[in-house]
Amino acid sequence: MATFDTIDDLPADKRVLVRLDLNSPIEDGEPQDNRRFERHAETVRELAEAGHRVALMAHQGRPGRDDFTSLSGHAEILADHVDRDVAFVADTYGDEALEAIDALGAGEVLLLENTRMCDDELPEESPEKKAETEFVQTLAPHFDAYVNDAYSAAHRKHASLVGFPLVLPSYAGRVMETEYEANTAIATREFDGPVTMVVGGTKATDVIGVMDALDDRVDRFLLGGVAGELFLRAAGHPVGHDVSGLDLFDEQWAENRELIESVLDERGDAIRLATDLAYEGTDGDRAEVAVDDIGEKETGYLDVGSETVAAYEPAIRESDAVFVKGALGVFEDERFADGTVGVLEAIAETDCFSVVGGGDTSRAIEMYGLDEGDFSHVSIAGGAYIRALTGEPLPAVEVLEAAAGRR
Ligand SMILES: Nc1ncnc2c1ncn2[C@@H]1O[C@H](COP(=O)(O)OP(=O)(O)O)[C@@H](O)[C@H]1O
Ligand SMILES: O=C(OP(=O)(O)O)[C@H](O)COP(=O)(O)O
Repeated sequence: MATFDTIDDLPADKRVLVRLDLNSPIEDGEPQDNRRFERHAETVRELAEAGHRVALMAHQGRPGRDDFTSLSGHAEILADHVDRDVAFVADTYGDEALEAIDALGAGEVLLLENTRMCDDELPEESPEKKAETEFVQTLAPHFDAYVNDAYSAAHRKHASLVGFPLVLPSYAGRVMETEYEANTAIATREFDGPVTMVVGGTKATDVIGVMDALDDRVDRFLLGGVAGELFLRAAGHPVGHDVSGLDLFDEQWAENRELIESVLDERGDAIRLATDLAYEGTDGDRAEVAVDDIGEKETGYLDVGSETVAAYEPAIRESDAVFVKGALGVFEDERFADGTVGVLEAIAETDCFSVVGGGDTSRAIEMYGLDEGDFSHVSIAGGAYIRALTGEPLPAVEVLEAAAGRR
Protein backbone atom coordinates (compact mmCIF):
# COMPACT_ATOMS: atom_id res chain seq x y z
CA MET A 1 0.00 0.00 0.00
CA ALA A 2 1.32 3.40 -0.96
CA THR A 3 1.80 5.81 1.88
CA PHE A 4 1.63 9.00 -0.15
CA ASP A 5 -1.34 11.35 -0.41
CA THR A 6 -3.21 11.42 -3.71
CA ILE A 7 -5.23 14.08 -5.48
CA ASP A 8 -8.25 12.77 -3.56
CA ASP A 9 -6.63 14.51 -0.56
CA LEU A 10 -6.05 17.83 -2.36
CA PRO A 11 -8.19 20.69 -0.91
CA ALA A 12 -10.38 22.68 -3.36
CA ASP A 13 -9.40 25.68 -5.48
CA LYS A 14 -5.60 25.43 -5.44
CA ARG A 15 -2.73 26.65 -7.61
CA VAL A 16 -1.18 23.30 -8.50
CA LEU A 17 2.22 22.53 -10.01
CA VAL A 18 2.10 19.13 -11.70
CA ARG A 19 5.03 16.99 -12.95
CA LEU A 20 4.14 14.74 -15.90
CA ASP A 21 6.34 12.46 -18.01
CA LEU A 22 5.62 13.36 -21.63
CA ASN A 23 9.00 12.12 -22.87
CA SER A 24 8.11 10.84 -26.34
CA PRO A 25 9.59 9.51 -29.55
CA ILE A 26 10.53 12.43 -31.82
CA GLU A 27 10.20 12.09 -35.60
CA ASP A 28 11.26 14.93 -37.90
CA GLY A 29 11.50 17.17 -34.84
CA GLU A 30 7.89 16.49 -33.78
CA PRO A 31 6.70 14.55 -30.72
CA GLN A 32 4.68 11.44 -31.57
CA ASP A 33 1.46 10.75 -29.72
CA ASN A 34 1.71 7.79 -27.34
CA ARG A 35 0.01 6.40 -24.28
CA ARG A 36 1.83 8.77 -21.90
CA PHE A 37 -0.39 11.63 -23.17
CA GLU A 38 -3.57 9.59 -22.84
CA ARG A 39 -2.73 8.38 -19.33
CA HIS A 40 -1.59 11.76 -17.92
CA ALA A 41 -4.61 13.47 -19.49
CA GLU A 42 -6.76 11.76 -16.86
CA THR A 43 -4.93 13.54 -14.01
CA VAL A 44 -4.87 16.90 -15.82
CA ARG A 45 -8.56 16.71 -16.73
CA GLU A 46 -9.55 15.81 -13.19
CA LEU A 47 -7.58 18.72 -11.71
CA ALA A 48 -8.91 21.22 -14.26
CA GLU A 49 -12.51 20.04 -13.91
CA ALA A 50 -12.19 20.44 -10.13
CA GLY A 51 -11.39 24.13 -10.76
CA HIS A 52 -7.70 24.14 -9.81
CA ARG A 53 -5.22 26.41 -11.67
CA VAL A 54 -2.90 23.90 -13.28
CA ALA A 55 0.72 24.44 -14.39
CA LEU A 56 2.45 21.42 -15.88
CA MET A 57 6.16 20.53 -15.95
CA ALA A 58 7.69 17.81 -18.12
CA HIS A 59 10.94 16.93 -19.88
CA GLN A 60 11.82 15.78 -23.40
CA GLY A 61 15.01 13.93 -24.32
CA ARG A 62 18.45 14.62 -23.03
CA PRO A 63 20.68 17.65 -23.82
CA GLY A 64 22.89 16.88 -26.82
CA ARG A 65 20.58 14.20 -28.24
CA ASP A 66 18.28 14.58 -31.26
CA ASP A 67 15.21 14.07 -29.09
CA PHE A 68 15.97 17.15 -26.93
CA THR A 69 13.23 19.55 -28.04
CA SER A 70 10.80 22.21 -26.86
CA LEU A 71 7.45 21.06 -25.46
CA SER A 72 5.28 23.26 -27.71
CA GLY A 73 4.14 20.28 -29.81
CA HIS A 74 3.45 18.28 -26.64
CA ALA A 75 0.96 20.95 -25.47
CA GLU A 76 -1.09 20.45 -28.64
CA ILE A 77 -1.19 16.67 -28.33
CA LEU A 78 -2.06 16.86 -24.64
CA ALA A 79 -4.88 19.35 -25.34
CA ASP A 80 -6.50 16.81 -27.68
CA HIS A 81 -6.44 14.16 -24.97
CA VAL A 82 -7.59 16.44 -22.14
CA ASP A 83 -10.24 17.93 -24.40
CA ARG A 84 -9.53 21.49 -23.30
CA ASP A 85 -6.95 24.17 -24.09
CA VAL A 86 -3.42 23.59 -22.88
CA ALA A 87 -1.49 26.87 -23.16
CA PHE A 88 2.28 26.72 -23.61
CA VAL A 89 5.00 29.13 -22.47
CA ALA A 90 8.56 28.79 -23.81
CA ASP A 91 10.04 29.36 -20.38
CA THR A 92 10.21 27.23 -17.21
CA TYR A 93 10.71 29.58 -14.26
CA GLY A 94 11.76 32.96 -15.71
CA ASP A 95 9.56 36.09 -15.73
CA GLU A 96 7.57 34.96 -18.74
CA ALA A 97 6.67 31.66 -17.05
CA LEU A 98 5.81 33.33 -13.74
CA GLU A 99 3.55 35.86 -15.49
CA ALA A 100 1.68 33.10 -17.31
CA ILE A 101 1.37 31.08 -14.07
CA ASP A 102 0.00 34.05 -12.12
CA ALA A 103 -2.50 34.79 -14.91
CA LEU A 104 -4.04 31.28 -14.79
CA GLY A 105 -7.77 31.23 -14.11
CA ALA A 106 -9.74 28.46 -12.38
CA GLY A 107 -9.71 25.32 -14.53
CA GLU A 108 -7.02 26.66 -16.88
CA VAL A 109 -4.00 24.58 -17.89
CA LEU A 110 -0.50 25.76 -18.84
CA LEU A 111 2.51 23.69 -19.91
CA LEU A 112 5.95 25.09 -19.00
CA GLU A 113 9.03 24.57 -21.19
CA ASN A 114 11.20 21.40 -21.03
CA THR A 115 12.61 21.22 -17.49
CA ARG A 116 15.89 19.83 -18.86
CA MET A 117 16.59 23.21 -20.50
CA CYS A 118 17.31 24.51 -16.96
CA ASP A 119 20.78 23.95 -15.49
CA ASP A 120 19.33 23.13 -12.05
CA GLU A 121 17.26 20.20 -13.25
CA LEU A 122 19.60 17.41 -14.27
CA PRO A 123 22.56 16.86 -11.97
CA GLU A 124 21.49 13.97 -9.72
CA GLU A 125 21.57 15.31 -6.15
CA SER A 126 19.79 14.79 -2.87
CA PRO A 127 16.21 16.10 -2.53
CA GLU A 128 17.50 18.57 0.07
CA LYS A 129 19.99 20.05 -2.43
CA LYS A 130 17.37 20.09 -5.19
CA ALA A 131 14.89 21.88 -2.90
CA GLU A 132 17.44 24.68 -2.49
CA THR A 133 17.90 25.28 -6.23
CA GLU A 134 16.78 28.52 -7.85
CA PHE A 135 14.41 26.41 -9.99
CA VAL A 136 12.45 25.13 -6.97
CA GLN A 137 12.80 28.26 -4.85
CA THR A 138 11.50 30.50 -7.65
CA LEU A 139 8.51 28.38 -8.71
CA ALA A 140 7.28 27.07 -5.35
CA PRO A 141 5.96 30.39 -3.93
CA HIS A 142 3.57 30.65 -6.91
CA PHE A 143 1.78 27.41 -5.91
CA ASP A 144 -0.23 25.90 -3.06
CA ALA A 145 0.48 22.27 -3.94
CA TYR A 146 2.67 19.95 -5.99
CA VAL A 147 1.39 16.84 -7.77
CA ASN A 148 3.79 14.22 -9.11
CA ASP A 149 2.31 12.03 -11.84
CA ALA A 150 5.65 11.10 -13.44
CA TYR A 151 6.10 7.56 -12.12
CA SER A 152 8.15 6.71 -15.20
CA ALA A 153 10.78 9.31 -14.26
CA ALA A 154 10.65 8.58 -10.50
CA HIS A 155 14.06 6.87 -10.61
CA ARG A 156 15.77 10.20 -11.39
CA LYS A 157 16.84 12.64 -8.66
CA HIS A 158 16.05 15.75 -10.71
CA ALA A 159 14.83 19.09 -9.32
CA SER A 160 11.29 18.89 -10.73
CA LEU A 161 10.90 15.35 -9.34
CA VAL A 162 12.43 15.42 -5.86
CA GLY A 163 12.82 19.12 -4.90
CA PHE A 164 9.23 20.33 -4.57
CA PRO A 165 7.89 17.79 -2.01
CA LEU A 166 10.24 19.34 0.55
CA VAL A 167 8.69 22.78 0.17
CA LEU A 168 5.05 22.26 -0.91
CA PRO A 169 2.18 19.99 0.23
CA SER A 170 2.56 17.10 -2.22
CA TYR A 171 0.29 14.51 -3.80
CA ALA A 172 0.44 11.66 -6.28
CA GLY A 173 -1.49 11.97 -9.54
CA ARG A 174 -3.55 9.12 -11.03
CA VAL A 175 -0.71 7.67 -13.13
CA MET A 176 1.69 7.71 -10.18
CA GLU A 177 -0.94 5.97 -8.07
CA THR A 178 -1.85 3.20 -10.53
CA GLU A 179 1.66 2.51 -11.83
CA TYR A 180 3.04 2.41 -8.30
CA GLU A 181 0.41 -0.07 -7.18
CA ALA A 182 0.74 -2.32 -10.23
CA ASN A 183 4.54 -2.39 -10.26
CA THR A 184 4.93 -2.84 -6.50
CA ALA A 185 2.49 -5.76 -6.57
CA ILE A 186 4.52 -7.39 -9.36
CA ALA A 187 7.72 -7.08 -7.32
CA THR A 188 6.33 -9.29 -4.57
CA ARG A 189 4.55 -11.82 -6.81
CA GLU A 190 5.74 -15.43 -6.88
CA PHE A 191 5.68 -17.51 -10.06
CA ASP A 192 5.59 -21.31 -10.33
CA GLY A 193 7.27 -21.67 -13.72
CA PRO A 194 10.11 -19.94 -15.59
CA VAL A 195 10.36 -16.15 -15.46
CA THR A 196 11.72 -14.53 -18.62
CA MET A 197 12.86 -10.97 -19.19
CA VAL A 198 13.16 -9.50 -22.68
CA VAL A 199 15.84 -6.82 -22.59
CA GLY A 200 16.41 -4.38 -25.43
CA GLY A 201 16.03 -0.68 -26.24
CA THR A 202 18.64 2.03 -26.19
CA LYS A 203 19.08 2.69 -22.47
CA ALA A 204 21.50 -0.14 -21.83
CA THR A 205 22.90 1.51 -18.70
CA ASP A 206 19.45 1.36 -17.07
CA VAL A 207 18.84 -2.31 -17.81
CA ILE A 208 22.24 -3.89 -17.19
CA GLY A 209 22.36 -2.84 -13.52
CA VAL A 210 18.85 -4.22 -13.09
CA MET A 211 19.81 -7.54 -14.72
CA ASP A 212 22.52 -7.80 -12.11
CA ALA A 213 20.22 -6.86 -9.22
CA LEU A 214 17.42 -9.23 -10.31
CA ASP A 215 19.83 -12.10 -9.85
CA ASP A 216 18.00 -15.46 -9.78
CA ARG A 217 14.50 -13.94 -9.71
CA VAL A 218 14.68 -14.13 -13.52
CA ASP A 219 15.44 -17.53 -15.07
CA ARG A 220 16.38 -16.28 -18.50
CA PHE A 221 17.07 -13.06 -20.28
CA LEU A 222 16.39 -12.73 -24.03
CA LEU A 223 18.57 -9.95 -25.34
CA GLY A 224 18.35 -7.59 -28.28
CA GLY A 225 18.64 -3.86 -29.01
CA VAL A 226 21.64 -1.92 -27.80
CA ALA A 227 22.10 -3.96 -24.61
CA GLY A 228 22.05 -7.16 -26.67
CA GLU A 229 24.83 -5.90 -28.93
CA LEU A 230 26.93 -4.83 -25.95
CA PHE A 231 26.65 -8.36 -24.52
CA LEU A 232 27.63 -9.78 -27.92
CA ARG A 233 30.64 -7.44 -27.89
CA ALA A 234 31.58 -8.73 -24.42
CA ALA A 235 31.29 -12.26 -25.80
CA GLY A 236 33.94 -11.35 -28.38
CA HIS A 237 31.85 -10.45 -31.47
CA PRO A 238 32.71 -7.34 -33.53
CA VAL A 239 29.33 -5.65 -32.92
CA GLY A 240 28.08 -3.07 -30.42
CA HIS A 241 30.30 -0.23 -31.69
CA ASP A 242 29.16 3.18 -32.91
CA VAL A 243 29.15 3.42 -36.69
CA SER A 244 28.00 6.16 -39.08
CA GLY A 245 27.16 8.90 -36.61
CA LEU A 246 25.40 6.70 -34.01
CA ASP A 247 26.41 7.39 -30.44
CA LEU A 248 24.54 4.69 -28.58
CA PHE A 249 27.20 2.08 -28.01
CA ASP A 250 30.73 3.18 -27.13
CA GLU A 251 29.87 5.43 -24.20
CA GLN A 252 27.52 2.86 -22.66
CA TRP A 253 30.16 0.16 -23.28
CA ALA A 254 32.78 2.16 -21.39
CA GLU A 255 30.33 2.77 -18.56
CA ASN A 256 29.15 -0.84 -18.23
CA ARG A 257 31.89 -3.07 -19.60
CA GLU A 258 32.94 -4.55 -16.25
CA LEU A 259 29.37 -5.11 -15.15
CA ILE A 260 28.44 -6.75 -18.48
CA GLU A 261 31.44 -9.04 -18.22
CA SER A 262 30.61 -10.01 -14.66
CA VAL A 263 26.88 -10.55 -15.43
CA LEU A 264 27.89 -12.70 -18.40
CA ASP A 265 30.30 -14.61 -16.22
CA GLU A 266 27.88 -15.22 -13.36
CA ARG A 267 24.58 -15.57 -15.22
CA GLY A 268 25.84 -16.75 -18.61
CA ASP A 269 23.56 -19.82 -18.54
CA ALA A 270 20.50 -17.60 -18.16
CA ILE A 271 21.47 -15.15 -20.91
CA ARG A 272 20.37 -15.78 -24.50
CA LEU A 273 22.04 -13.62 -27.12
CA ALA A 274 21.05 -13.08 -30.76
CA THR A 275 22.58 -15.58 -33.18
CA ASP A 276 21.77 -13.38 -36.18
CA LEU A 277 21.18 -9.68 -36.74
CA ALA A 278 19.35 -7.57 -39.33
CA TYR A 279 20.62 -4.47 -41.12
CA GLU A 280 19.75 -2.28 -44.12
CA GLY A 281 21.08 -3.94 -47.27
CA THR A 282 22.45 -2.02 -50.26
CA ASP A 283 19.05 -2.21 -51.98
CA GLY A 284 17.37 -0.68 -48.91
CA ASP A 285 15.71 -3.96 -47.92
CA ARG A 286 16.17 -5.84 -44.67
CA ALA A 287 19.25 -8.07 -44.82
CA GLU A 288 20.42 -10.57 -42.21
CA VAL A 289 23.72 -12.05 -41.15
CA ALA A 290 24.68 -14.79 -38.69
CA VAL A 291 26.60 -13.30 -35.75
CA ASP A 292 29.39 -15.87 -36.26
CA ASP A 293 29.86 -14.62 -39.84
CA ILE A 294 30.36 -10.97 -38.90
CA GLY A 295 34.02 -10.32 -39.64
CA GLU A 296 34.35 -6.70 -38.68
CA LYS A 297 32.11 -3.92 -37.47
CA GLU A 298 31.09 -1.91 -40.49
CA THR A 299 27.33 -1.54 -40.39
CA GLY A 300 24.65 -0.63 -37.86
CA TYR A 301 22.40 -3.54 -36.83
CA LEU A 302 18.80 -2.58 -36.36
CA ASP A 303 17.02 -5.75 -35.28
CA VAL A 304 17.66 -9.32 -34.19
CA GLY A 305 17.49 -11.78 -37.08
CA SER A 306 14.80 -14.34 -37.92
CA GLU A 307 16.71 -17.31 -36.47
CA THR A 308 16.90 -15.44 -33.16
CA VAL A 309 13.18 -14.61 -33.22
CA ALA A 310 12.40 -18.27 -33.91
CA ALA A 311 14.50 -19.27 -30.89
CA TYR A 312 13.04 -16.61 -28.55
CA GLU A 313 9.38 -17.42 -29.30
CA PRO A 314 9.32 -20.93 -27.74
CA ALA A 315 11.26 -19.61 -24.73
CA ILE A 316 8.39 -17.20 -24.19
CA ARG A 317 5.68 -19.81 -24.76
CA GLU A 318 7.01 -21.98 -21.96
CA SER A 319 7.31 -19.11 -19.45
CA ASP A 320 5.02 -18.47 -16.54
CA ALA A 321 5.87 -14.76 -16.52
CA VAL A 322 7.44 -12.47 -19.13
CA PHE A 323 8.70 -8.95 -18.52
CA VAL A 324 9.61 -6.77 -21.48
CA LYS A 325 11.93 -3.78 -21.13
CA GLY A 326 13.04 -2.25 -24.38
CA ALA A 327 12.49 -3.15 -28.01
CA LEU A 328 14.64 -5.77 -29.74
CA GLY A 329 15.03 -3.54 -32.80
CA VAL A 330 14.07 -0.24 -34.40
CA PHE A 331 10.43 -1.30 -34.66
CA GLU A 332 9.31 2.17 -35.74
CA ASP A 333 10.65 1.10 -39.15
CA GLU A 334 8.58 -1.87 -40.35
CA ARG A 335 11.67 -3.54 -41.84
CA PHE A 336 13.17 -3.84 -38.38
CA ALA A 337 10.09 -4.70 -36.32
CA ASP A 338 10.31 -8.51 -36.55
CA GLY A 339 12.12 -9.06 -33.25
CA THR A 340 9.96 -6.74 -31.16
CA VAL A 341 6.68 -7.78 -32.76
CA GLY A 342 7.57 -11.51 -32.80
CA VAL A 343 8.18 -11.44 -29.07
CA LEU A 344 5.04 -9.41 -28.33
CA GLU A 345 2.91 -11.73 -30.48
CA ALA A 346 4.27 -14.79 -28.67
CA ILE A 347 3.41 -13.20 -25.32
CA ALA A 348 -0.08 -12.23 -26.52
CA GLU A 349 -0.77 -15.80 -27.65
CA THR A 350 0.48 -17.30 -24.38
CA ASP A 351 -1.37 -17.52 -21.11
CA CYS A 352 1.48 -16.13 -19.01
CA PHE A 353 1.65 -13.16 -16.66
CA SER A 354 3.14 -10.37 -18.77
CA VAL A 355 4.28 -6.80 -18.37
CA VAL A 356 5.41 -4.58 -21.23
CA GLY A 357 7.15 -1.42 -20.10
CA GLY A 358 8.71 1.69 -21.58
CA GLY A 359 7.33 4.74 -23.29
CA ASP A 360 8.70 3.66 -26.66
CA THR A 361 8.30 -0.10 -26.43
CA SER A 362 4.67 -0.05 -25.30
CA ARG A 363 3.95 2.00 -28.44
CA ALA A 364 4.71 -1.06 -30.57
CA ILE A 365 1.51 -2.67 -29.24
CA GLU A 366 -0.79 -0.28 -31.04
CA MET A 367 1.52 0.32 -34.00
CA TYR A 368 1.30 -3.35 -34.94
CA GLY A 369 -2.37 -3.93 -34.10
CA LEU A 370 -1.84 -6.01 -30.96
CA ASP A 371 -4.50 -5.99 -28.27
CA GLU A 372 -3.52 -4.40 -24.94
CA GLY A 373 -5.94 -6.84 -23.26
CA ASP A 374 -3.60 -9.72 -24.15
CA PHE A 375 -1.00 -8.38 -21.71
CA SER A 376 -1.40 -8.35 -17.91
CA HIS A 377 -0.01 -4.83 -17.55
CA VAL A 378 1.23 -2.29 -20.07
CA SER A 379 3.32 0.21 -18.18
CA ILE A 380 4.24 3.64 -19.53
CA ALA A 381 7.36 3.33 -17.39
CA GLY A 382 10.54 1.58 -18.49
CA GLY A 383 13.51 2.18 -16.21
CA ALA A 384 11.30 2.90 -13.19
CA TYR A 385 9.28 -0.28 -13.59
CA ILE A 386 12.27 -2.58 -13.84
CA ARG A 387 13.86 -0.90 -10.83
CA ALA A 388 10.61 -1.47 -8.94
CA LEU A 389 10.98 -5.19 -9.78
CA THR A 390 14.26 -5.28 -7.89
CA GLY A 391 12.60 -3.65 -4.86
CA GLU A 392 14.92 -0.66 -5.22
CA PRO A 393 13.25 2.52 -3.90
CA LEU A 394 12.33 5.28 -6.34
CA PRO A 395 13.60 8.66 -5.03
CA ALA A 396 10.61 10.67 -6.30
CA VAL A 397 8.21 8.26 -4.57
CA GLU A 398 10.22 8.37 -1.35
CA VAL A 399 9.93 12.18 -1.12
CA LEU A 400 6.17 12.00 -1.74
CA GLU A 401 5.88 9.50 1.11
CA ALA A 402 8.03 11.66 3.38
CA ALA A 403 5.87 14.70 2.53
CA ALA A 404 2.72 12.78 3.52
CA GLY A 405 4.41 11.79 6.78
CA ARG A 406 5.08 15.45 7.63
CA ARG A 407 1.44 16.51 7.21
N1 LIG B 1 19.72 -1.91 -32.44
C1 LIG B 1 19.14 -0.76 -32.19
N2 LIG B 1 19.71 0.39 -32.60
C2 LIG B 1 19.11 1.58 -32.33
N3 LIG B 1 17.94 1.73 -31.67
C3 LIG B 1 17.35 0.61 -31.24
C4 LIG B 1 17.90 -0.68 -31.48
N4 LIG B 1 17.06 -1.58 -30.94
C5 LIG B 1 16.04 -0.90 -30.38
N5 LIG B 1 16.18 0.42 -30.57
C6 LIG B 1 15.27 1.49 -30.15
O1 LIG B 1 15.03 1.40 -28.76
C7 LIG B 1 13.90 2.21 -28.50
C8 LIG B 1 13.37 1.86 -27.15
O2 LIG B 1 14.42 2.12 -26.26
P1 LIG B 1 14.31 2.61 -24.75
O3 LIG B 1 14.16 4.09 -24.71
O4 LIG B 1 15.43 2.01 -24.01
O5 LIG B 1 12.99 1.91 -24.31
P2 LIG B 1 11.67 2.43 -23.64
O6 LIG B 1 11.45 3.91 -23.89
O7 LIG B 1 10.64 1.59 -24.25
O8 LIG B 1 11.94 2.17 -22.19
C9 LIG B 1 12.97 1.98 -29.65
O9 LIG B 1 12.40 3.21 -30.02
C10 LIG B 1 13.89 1.38 -30.75
O10 LIG B 1 13.85 2.10 -31.97
O1 LIG C 1 11.28 7.81 -20.88
C1 LIG C 1 11.71 7.64 -19.73
O2 LIG C 1 12.21 6.48 -19.29
P1 LIG C 1 12.08 5.03 -20.03
O3 LIG C 1 12.72 5.15 -21.40
O4 LIG C 1 12.85 4.13 -19.12
O5 LIG C 1 10.62 4.69 -20.10
C2 LIG C 1 11.67 8.71 -18.70
O6 LIG C 1 11.09 9.88 -19.22
C3 LIG C 1 13.05 9.02 -18.15
O7 LIG C 1 13.85 9.58 -19.16
P2 LIG C 1 15.46 9.50 -19.02
O8 LIG C 1 15.83 8.03 -19.12
O9 LIG C 1 16.01 10.33 -20.17
O10 LIG C 1 15.82 10.07 -17.68
